[in-house]
Amino acid sequence: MNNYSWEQFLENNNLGNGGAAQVKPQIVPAQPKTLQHLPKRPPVDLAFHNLTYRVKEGNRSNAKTILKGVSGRLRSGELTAIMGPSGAGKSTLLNILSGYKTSNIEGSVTMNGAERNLSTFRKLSAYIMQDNQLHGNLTVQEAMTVATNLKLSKKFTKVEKNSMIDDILLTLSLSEHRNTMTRNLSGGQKKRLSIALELVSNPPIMFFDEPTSGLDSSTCFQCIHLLKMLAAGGRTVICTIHQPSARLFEMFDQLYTLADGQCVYQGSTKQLVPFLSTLNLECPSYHNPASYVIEVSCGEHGDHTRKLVEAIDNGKRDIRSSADYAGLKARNDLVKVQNLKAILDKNDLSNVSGSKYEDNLTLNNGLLNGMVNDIVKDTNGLAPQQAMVVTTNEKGDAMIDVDKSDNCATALLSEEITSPERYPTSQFHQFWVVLKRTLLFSYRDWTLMYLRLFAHLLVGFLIGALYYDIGNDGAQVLSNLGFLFFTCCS
Ligand SMILES: Nc1ncnc2c1ncn2[C@@H]1O[C@H](COP(=O)(O)OP(=O)(O)OP(=O)(O)O)[C@@H](O)[C@H]1O
Repeated sequence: MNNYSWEQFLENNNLGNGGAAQVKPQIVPAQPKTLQHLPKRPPVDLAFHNLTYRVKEGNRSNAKTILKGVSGRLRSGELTAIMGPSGAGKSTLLNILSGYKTSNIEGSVTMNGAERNLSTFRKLSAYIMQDNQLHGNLTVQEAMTVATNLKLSKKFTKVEKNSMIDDILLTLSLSEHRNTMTRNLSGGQKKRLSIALELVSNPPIMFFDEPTSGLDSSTCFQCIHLLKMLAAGGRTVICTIHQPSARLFEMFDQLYTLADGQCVYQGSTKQLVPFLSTLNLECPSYHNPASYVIEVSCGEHGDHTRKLVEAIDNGKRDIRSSADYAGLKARNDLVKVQNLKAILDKNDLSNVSGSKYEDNLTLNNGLLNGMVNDIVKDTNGLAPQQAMVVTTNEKGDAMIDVDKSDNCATALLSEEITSPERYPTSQFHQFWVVLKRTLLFSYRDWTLMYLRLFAHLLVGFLIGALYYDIGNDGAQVLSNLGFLFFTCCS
């Protein structure tokens, strides 16, 4: 080993007195977490019009209406929360929108302005359930490999698939847990892995049924932050949620609130409080707006459901900015002044009470009609700024282009999405992937392995003992048959 003095070291590395000026510290910026390697997908706007869902209860003639003619619009690039009291119909709406429920439904669901094709829609969407459906005996890396092998077509090479896995795990902060068994992950990590498994096919529409249930407040925040990030990437992210904290609530872009199967608010989360205020529903300044709107929907502040449903036209209206309810506010102010004047003039008091709500509403609606976004009209065709043409490049990836012409509602989707094939891989390939996975489960689950081995040996021994030494006796044909039968069965 060389005798190497400290002075020599400084000199060699230009760190001595003379070299100090030459030292250039290099600051390497942290790489932003991105999902660059995923297959390209077109953004999808979803709209539903006059959705009614009925179920038959007990007696066949008795039908229960769960959703009562609701409309709404879910845009790409936005994180939308579906909220409402328990039993309001949130899960039902989510199941219908995600294509899980398809019968007993009236009304329509459109995708980028065109009638929804369920088979195409299923390829473009992902539904992440409340309870994480993970295989506990696989590591994170193995679960992701199985997902890429099942969900991606054969045109993706192994290297490309691995890049995708690395990309997703890095983005979802799961890289350091890639060798951990999924059963050992924490609640938040399991939720992130469920999302990671779905992200493999990069679905532009993602549904989440109560993604924050069972998570502590900090993990809830991380989870919603992740959903927000996915939405910021151009995806349409929709989730049902039970009374989020004020901090979580303001992370959502859009809110869709249901009460008794009807829409009581649709619009920006920021506009909720001022909108309610125009209807004389004042959210106390110290109160969480999310809790307040649930309380109002539950009827804790009086019965305002009808007023809200009519003001928002059961979801046909969308409160995006203060301009969308300016007319309502002006009208309410005017009515307040009129009421005050009527009292001062000591006019007939019945007029005052009569004009309180029902009369106002007709006038308000008249003003609102001209001022708020009419989503039903909008979704009949694509608005020019939202119109997209999706073409495929030579690799078959979808390329998105913005078309300013009016007539482009029939956007082209990538070959993979529009192909009549239900799955991107062949049935034989799927069988092979699932078989390998099952063998890995059996290998890892020793209790099951030992039990099976023991059971096979025991049954073999019993059958062997029962039919011992009968093979050469011609009079024992039936016993031979019985032996063959039991051997085949076991
Ligand atoms: N198949 C069905 N038969 C009878 N009633 C049903 C059926 N499906 C849903 N419901 C009823 O419809 C209503 C809405 O159910 P849904 O699960 O959509 O409510 P939710 O808003 O998601 O409630 P929670 O927040 O408690 O999960 C409930 O009253 C439920 O009992």
